[in-house]
Amino acid sequence: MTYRNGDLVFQALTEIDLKIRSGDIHLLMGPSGSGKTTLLSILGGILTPTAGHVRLLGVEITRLSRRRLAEFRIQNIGFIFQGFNLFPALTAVENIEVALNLKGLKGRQAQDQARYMLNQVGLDDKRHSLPQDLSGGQKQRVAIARALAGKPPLIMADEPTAALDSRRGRTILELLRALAKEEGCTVLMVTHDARIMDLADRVLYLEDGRIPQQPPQGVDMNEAQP
Ligand SMILES: Nc1ncnc2c1ncn2[C@@H]1O[C@H](COP(=O)(O)OP(=O)(O)OP(=O)(O)O)[C@@H](O)[C@H]1O
Repeated sequence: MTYRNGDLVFQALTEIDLKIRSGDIHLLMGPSGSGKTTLLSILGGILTPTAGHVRLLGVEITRLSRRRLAEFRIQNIGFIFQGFNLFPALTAVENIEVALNLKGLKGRQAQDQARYMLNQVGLDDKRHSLPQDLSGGQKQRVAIARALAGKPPLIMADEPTAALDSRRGRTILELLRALAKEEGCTVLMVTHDARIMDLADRVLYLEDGRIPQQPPQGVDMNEAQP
C-alpha cells in the first residue's frame, strides 16, 4: 500500500501475505505508524490497496465495484471504530435497528433483534437513551452490540478500548470475545494494549509496514491462549 499526496510518496505496507483463520480473535499490534489501521482498512474493504488483493469469505473484494463492495461490507462486516460513530439523534436501540434495516431486516424483527443485542451487552435499561446521555463505556457497548447485530461473519475493530480505563476495556473485550465465540465470528482488532493479549487466539505484529519473521520479545504471534 503506497500513499501518495502530491509529490510525497509513502509506502505504508510491504509484502503482506496473510491468512486469517475464521472463528478466531486476532489482534493487530505494533508501534504507532506501523500500518495497523491501514491494514485493517484494506482488509475491511474501506481502503483499496495500490497492489495485491484481498479475499474475504471466498470473495475477492479488491475486484468488486464500489457499490458491490459497500453491499458486501454491510452484509458481512461489523465495524467498531474509535469515537463509536453512533447517530447522535437516535436512541441506543434505534442505532442498532438502523444497522439491521440496512442489512434488510425490517419492522418488528429488527426491533426485537436490536433489543436482544442491547440486552446482551447489559444495556436494556438504557435502550431509549441518546448517545449524549451515555457514558463512554456504554456508548462503546452500543457500538459493539450494533457491530454484532445480524451476526456478521467478520468483526473489525480499531482500538475499541482506547477511550476506556483498563478494567472497563477488559470487560468490554471479554464481552466481545464471548459474543463473537458464541456467534462464531472472526474478529480482527487493532490495539496497543498488551494486557489484553490473552484474550486473542492470535497476535499479528506489524513493524514498519511489514510482518517481521521474528516478533519482538514478549510478543508471540501464534500462541496467545484465551
Ligand atoms: N492518507 C495518508 N496519506 C499519507 N500517509 C498516510 C496516510 N494514512 C496513513 N499514512 C501513513 O502510513 C503509516 C501507517 O499509518 P497507520 O495509521 O496505518 O498506522 P498505525 O499503526 O495504525 O498507527 P497508530 O497506532 O498511531 O494509529 C504512517 O506513517 C502514516 O503517517
